[in-house]
Amino acid sequence: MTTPKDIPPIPIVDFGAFLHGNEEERADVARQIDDAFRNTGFVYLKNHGVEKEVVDKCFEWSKKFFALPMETKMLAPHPPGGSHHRGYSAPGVEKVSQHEYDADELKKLREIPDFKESFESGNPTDTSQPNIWPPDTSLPGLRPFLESFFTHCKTLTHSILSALSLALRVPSPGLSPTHSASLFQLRLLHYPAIHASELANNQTNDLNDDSKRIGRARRSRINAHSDFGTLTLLFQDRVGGLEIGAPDTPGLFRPAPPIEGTVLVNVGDLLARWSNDRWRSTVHRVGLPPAISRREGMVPDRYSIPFFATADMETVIDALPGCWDEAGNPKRYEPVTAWGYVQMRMAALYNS
Ligand SMILES: O=C(O)CCC(=O)C(=O)O
Ligand SMILES: [Fe+2]
Repeated sequence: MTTPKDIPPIPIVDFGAFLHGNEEERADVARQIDDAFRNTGFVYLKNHGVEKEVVDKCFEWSKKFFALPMETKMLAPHPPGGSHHRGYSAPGVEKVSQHEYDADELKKLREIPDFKESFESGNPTDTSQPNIWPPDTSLPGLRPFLESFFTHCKTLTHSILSALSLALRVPSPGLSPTHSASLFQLRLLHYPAIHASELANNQTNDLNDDSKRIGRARRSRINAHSDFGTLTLLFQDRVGGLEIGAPDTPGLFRPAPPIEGTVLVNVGDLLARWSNDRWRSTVHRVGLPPAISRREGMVPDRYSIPFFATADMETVIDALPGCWDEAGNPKRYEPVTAWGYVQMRMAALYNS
């Protein structure tokens, strides 16, 4: 029987060797990321160039923001529907879903709400989805900090895209020009403290049966889902509870614990498709941290900071070079624009 131990571990790659290394070192890092994306779809990057102090500061801002009274947070409300993905969402509003577009199925999924609140911001200069900020007086300094953190994440994303372009030998200028950042999204996430008995258990691997995992618990932190863009960067605090699915055994998960000084990077559905499934978009979820047993009482607050990247809306997603050939590995998907694809996924996220 497959057990969580059989799921390949997520490798830790020294990205400093790509950012500052010679040609050979850069090629080696690109190969390691390629391997990780082929095996698990996830990689930890250390020496990624976003200073620890900056990441710590972002967590501090996040804590300050979520500690504001609900009425203040609601001064920057996420608009209803999924087309303007900015601003504050109170606990219970968003429900992630895994390839689930059927209205009845979505309704069922929403009966066990994710217990989290979030604040989304995007490219400060983007006019298609303008940012929604609380008034400056509510939390002076939040906006300039998050705008600068967005830039750090954007820069790192472009460096990773360069590494991926190198791995696949995508002709110059590579993948970067398809990611002008208008659809990038910086998310602050807060999972409030909750009694362990109320939280869906991550520690049982109930094959194909989320209802057993959830048991009598009424809450999940974030249910199993895959990300729908190209790349996600994830900074997590020390609490833990994130798990990634086994590539070939649905329902089987292993922990993706926080590792000091690293950023966790994963492939989203659009990139998996673009790579003709060379790279995996792996399901992941957040529940009870491994160190906490159900009887133990309270599970502490958890904060995480994902940054979602996707390709510009007009980009045609057609199998990348190095990911297909006429002989044994034909293209598996019809070309689609990034915009068409994102719209389909966003519509499933919100009640509209
Ligand atoms: O909070 C986490 O660690 C994961 C968040 C996540 O997977 C998401 O927002 O898509
Ligand atoms: Fe995710």
